[in-house]
Amino acid sequence: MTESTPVIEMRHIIKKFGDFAANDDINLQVQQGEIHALLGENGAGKSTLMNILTGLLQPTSGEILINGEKVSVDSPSKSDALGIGMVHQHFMLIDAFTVTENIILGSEVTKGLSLDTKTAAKKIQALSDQYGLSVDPMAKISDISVGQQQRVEILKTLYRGADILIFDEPTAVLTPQEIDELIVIMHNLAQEGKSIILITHKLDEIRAAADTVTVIRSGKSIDTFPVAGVSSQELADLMVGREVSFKTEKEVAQPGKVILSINNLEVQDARRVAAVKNFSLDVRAGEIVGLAGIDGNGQTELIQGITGLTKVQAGHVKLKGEDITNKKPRHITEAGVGHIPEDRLRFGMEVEMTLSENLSLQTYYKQPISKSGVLQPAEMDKLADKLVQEFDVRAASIHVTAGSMSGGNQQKAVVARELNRDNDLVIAAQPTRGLDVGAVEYIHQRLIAQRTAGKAVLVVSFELDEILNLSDRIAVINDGKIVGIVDAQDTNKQELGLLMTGMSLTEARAALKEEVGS
Ligand SMILES: Nc1ncnc2c1ncn2[C@@H]1O[C@H](COP(=O)(O)OP(=O)(O)OP(=O)(O)O)[C@@H](O)[C@H]1O
Repeated sequence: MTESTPVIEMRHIIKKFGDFAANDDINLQVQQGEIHALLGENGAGKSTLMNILTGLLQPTSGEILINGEKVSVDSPSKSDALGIGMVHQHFMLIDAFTVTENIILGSEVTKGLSLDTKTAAKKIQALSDQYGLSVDPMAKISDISVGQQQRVEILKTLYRGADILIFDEPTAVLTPQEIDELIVIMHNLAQEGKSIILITHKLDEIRAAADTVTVIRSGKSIDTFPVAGVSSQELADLMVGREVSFKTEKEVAQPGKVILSINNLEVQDARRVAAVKNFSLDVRAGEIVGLAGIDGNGQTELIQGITGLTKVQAGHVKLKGEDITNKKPRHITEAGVGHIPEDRLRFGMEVEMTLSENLSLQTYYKQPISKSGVLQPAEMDKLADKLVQEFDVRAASIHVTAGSMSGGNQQKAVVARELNRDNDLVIAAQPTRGLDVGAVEYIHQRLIAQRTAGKAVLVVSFELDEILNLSDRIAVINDGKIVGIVDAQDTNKQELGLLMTGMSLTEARAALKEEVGS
């Protein structure tokens, strides 16, 4: 192997599903110690390519070389053995176990008949020191922050000897402070000789973290170039193939009467522990209220409580004055609530059903989709054709199963269905999760159009750029309670990041003043 032999080389990768080529002659070269970003629109073929590298899918044709040697990655365990590790977007950790127990799960060291957690903990401590991944090996997962849980995921791959790490949308659930820390960790890993493939739609993060970027469009690798000196705007335009705007223009809000009124709400989580505590918030017609918070601070339970998916223990939810507390989800939908759920696969769609069927999920029992109780497939397809066109949902046809669509296009389909109904209130939870910048721009425009049309909009998001771009007012949730409500134009990412950790507004403003002063 010469110095310039890539650690990974994927040559002429083609992956077909039926007649459709999800990867259509992709070439990718990653050097040792490099952070290499993969950039591409929703459905461009990034996940397919990584599924091939991690042995989950077999290519129709093409070659993979690791350190110059041709290999066949015919299973995930083979990929593991070749030193390829995946840091998943959704953590796969067991809450009740310690950091060490989670890391050694599946690759246990035994001493006699018992697990040798002491030796493992030592090794984990050494890895954590070497790469700057500070986390207590003996802490329980349920007691550590989201950012620390991600470090455990990284340590898991290092413990198994990975030299090539794939990060799939790693910053989706992190605070701005944690994102900065993760970028430092990635640089440490690269400096110590690890190679990183970074999949993200966040262009600023590519610029902060990556050395090189490969752009994929419609299954083809169209360019690879160094990141230095390239602007986010250039990256966006190149990826989408047109000019993209990051900031959605909106008129000054003219809030009307209260549409959603939440009073002293209490909702428990699945373990019957109060997750939403004494929570009160109003959302008016013609305004967008953003709810910012770190994942797991009661947002999920709050939305489930409002939309009738979970029973509320105390307090009230009113829609235009009607008490809808603990009413059935169908009743709440009919009363005028649109819901873009955070977990599209659990609450947003039926993966076995077709795209067309999914687009009628909330209206299939009504005219014109049903006539005298009989489903009208032609009407269903007519609606699907309209929405697919309008929201640029990309799939081979409206009759493919939703499960076979790319994550971003599934999301666009759910958003299309929910915004197409005539609602008074739209609850949008992580509405642009996994979407490319072009699609984000479009969804933001559509949410703002809802506001212009006089609807109330509640946006729940981990993305502070999104919250700041969309909202008129921002409420911050921590440990199930509101820690502050601020006007969007009077705040910024850093301040929101501090509030999200539980600081009061006064404390956060004092801390930021001190930072500027020092
Ligand atoms: N099992 C499958 N059967 C049929 N089509 C598939 C299958 N898996 C993926 N595809 C199609 O391949 C294309 C590429 O999907 P892929 O998930 O690789 O895109 P992506 O770039 O990762 O997108 P995103 O940014 O939305 O996650 C999509 O059009 C998708 O519908």
